[in-house]
Amino acid sequence: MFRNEPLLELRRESVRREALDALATLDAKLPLEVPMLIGEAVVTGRQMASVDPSMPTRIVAHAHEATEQHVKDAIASAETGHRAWSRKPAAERAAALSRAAGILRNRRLELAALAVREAGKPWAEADADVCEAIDFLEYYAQGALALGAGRELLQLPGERNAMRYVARGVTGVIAPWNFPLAIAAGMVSAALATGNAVVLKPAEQTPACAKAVVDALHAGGVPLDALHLLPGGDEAGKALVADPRIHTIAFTGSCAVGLQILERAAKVVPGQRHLKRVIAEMGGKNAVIVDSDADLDDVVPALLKSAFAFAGQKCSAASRALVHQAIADELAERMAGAITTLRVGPAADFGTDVPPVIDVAAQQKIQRYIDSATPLAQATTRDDGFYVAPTIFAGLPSDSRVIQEEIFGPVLSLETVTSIEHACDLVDASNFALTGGLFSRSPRTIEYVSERTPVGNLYVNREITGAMVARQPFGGGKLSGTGPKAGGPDYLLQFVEARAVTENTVRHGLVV
Ligand SMILES: NC(=O)c1ccc[n+]([C@@H]2O[C@H](COP(=O)([O-])OP(=O)(O)OC[C@H]3O[C@@H](n4cnc5c(N)ncnc54)[C@H](O)[C@@H]3O)[C@@H](O)[C@H]2O)c1
Ligand SMILES: N[C@@H](CCC=O)C(=O)O
Repeated sequence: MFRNEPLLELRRESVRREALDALATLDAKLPLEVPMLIGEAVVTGRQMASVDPSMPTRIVAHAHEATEQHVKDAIASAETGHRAWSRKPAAERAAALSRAAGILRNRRLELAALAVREAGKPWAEADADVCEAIDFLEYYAQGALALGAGRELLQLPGERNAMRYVARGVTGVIAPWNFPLAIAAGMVSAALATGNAVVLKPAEQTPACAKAVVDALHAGGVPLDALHLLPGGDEAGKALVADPRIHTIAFTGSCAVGLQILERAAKVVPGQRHLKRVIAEMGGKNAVIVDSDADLDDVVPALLKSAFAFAGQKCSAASRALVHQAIADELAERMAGAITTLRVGPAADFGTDVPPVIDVAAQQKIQRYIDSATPLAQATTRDDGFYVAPTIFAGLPSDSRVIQEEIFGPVLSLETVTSIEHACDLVDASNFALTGGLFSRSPRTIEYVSERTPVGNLYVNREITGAMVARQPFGGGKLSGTGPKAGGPDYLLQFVEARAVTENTVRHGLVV
C-alpha cells in the first residue's frame, strides 16, 4: 500500500546537524558540472551557470546547454530506447522506479542540500521536495502495475472484451525550477512507468537538481536510451515541442509558455502521423475566502504560510484574500502586524521564514508589481541575495494587475467582500483556477463554496499549499492547466493510448 514519505523532524538538533553536514559536503564540491545525458555524458562549449539565490556569487553548477541538434540527437536515441522500454513488463519498469525512489531516500539530505543551494528552498521546503519526488516514483510505479492489468469492461456471453493501455511514444518533459526535484521526477516517472522513453529539459535555473533525479533513475535500472537529460533554455524547449517524433509533452510552468506550447504542438508537420498530446500544468492566482465567522487565530498563520513560504514561489500560493466586510479591518490589522514578524533570510538558515526569489529577473519583476501601488505593510528585507520584501496590499481595484496577474512572489492582496456570493463571483472572474481556500465554520457555506468554486484544489480551514501525492491530486482548470491531476489516480492515463480488444467467442453457434 502506498504511504507518503515522512518529512524530516527539522526541530531536532541532531537532524539539523546532519543537514548542515550534508550542506558542507555539497559546498566542498561546488560548482558541479552537469553534462547532457544522451546515452552518454555529452559536453559542449556552451555552458549556463546556476547560482545560489541566497548568495549569487556562489555558482552551484555549470550545465552544458543543449542546441537544436542535441535535441534531435536525444529524440533519435529515445526512439530506439522506446522500442525496448515499452516492451518490458510493467513490473520490471515499476521495480526500476522503486529502486530509484530508494536511492533518493538514501540520499535525501544531500538532495535537500542541493535544492537549498540551487533553488533557494528553505530546509523544510527542500525536504518536502525530496519526499514528494520519492512519493511520485513509488505512486506511479504502483499505478502503472495496476494499469498494466487493464480495466474491467462489461462482458456478455459470446464476447470477451479487454482494455489495454500502451505507451504513446517519446515524451518530452519540460520542467520548472520551483519544485526542481519533485515536479521533474513526477512527470518523468509517470512517462517511464507507462513505458515511454523520455527527453527531459529542466529549467535553466536548476539543472543539477534535475541531474540528481535522472542519475537515480538510471542507477535504479532505467536504460540510458530511455531517459535523456538536456539542460537548456527556451531554444531547446521549443525544439523539443516542435519535433514530429515527440508524442507527448508534459509541461509544468507559466501560463504564457504553456499556451505557446499548446499552440505549437497542435501543428501537424510533414512526416508526423500522430497528434501530440500536451499535459500543461500552469500558473495560478489563488484566493482564500475568509467568512465573517472565521477564527482569525487560524486564519493569520495559514495566510502567512500560504502567501509567503518559499517567498510565494508556488503555483499553489495564496495571493488574494477575499475577506468578509464584518472582519476585514480586524484581519487587515492583524496581518499588517504579523507580516513584520517574518524573517527574510538565506535559505540555509533554519530560522528563515522567507528566502530570496530565484533570480534577478524574478526579483525585478516582482518589485515592479510592488512599486505599482502603496503597500498596507511590509517585512524588513535585505540586499545580499535576490530578496524581495514580503508585502501586503489592501483595497486595490479588483481589475488591477496586482490582483489579476500571477506575481509568483511574496505579495498578498486583501480585498473586502460583502458576502460569500460576492467572494465566489470574484473567484469566478479570474482567468486561473488552481487552488483556493475557505475559512468558515458554517457547513452550509463550506458546501456552497465547494460547489461553486472552479478551482482544482480547494482547502477548507487550513493553508492552501502542500498537496500530498495520493491524498490531494494536484492541478487546476481554466488557464491554470489541462487538469491531469498530478499524484492522482488518473494521471497516468495521459501517457498511454487505450485499446479495446473484443473477441467473438462464438464458434459454430457455441460459446467457447
Ligand atoms: N500547475 C502546477 O502544477 C505548477 C507547478 C509549478 C510551477 N508552476 C508554474 O510555473 C511557473 C514558474 O516556473 P518557471 O518560471 O520555470 O516557468 P516557465 O514557464 O518560465 O518555464 C518552465 C519551463 O519551460 C521552459 N520554456 C520556456 N520557454 C519555452 C518555450 N517557448 N518553449 C518550450 N519551453 C520553454 C523553461 O526553460 C522551463 O524549463 C509559475 O507560473 C508557476 O505557477 C505550475
Ligand atoms: N503541488 C504544490 C505546488 C506546485 C507548484 O508550484 C503544492 O501543492 O503546494
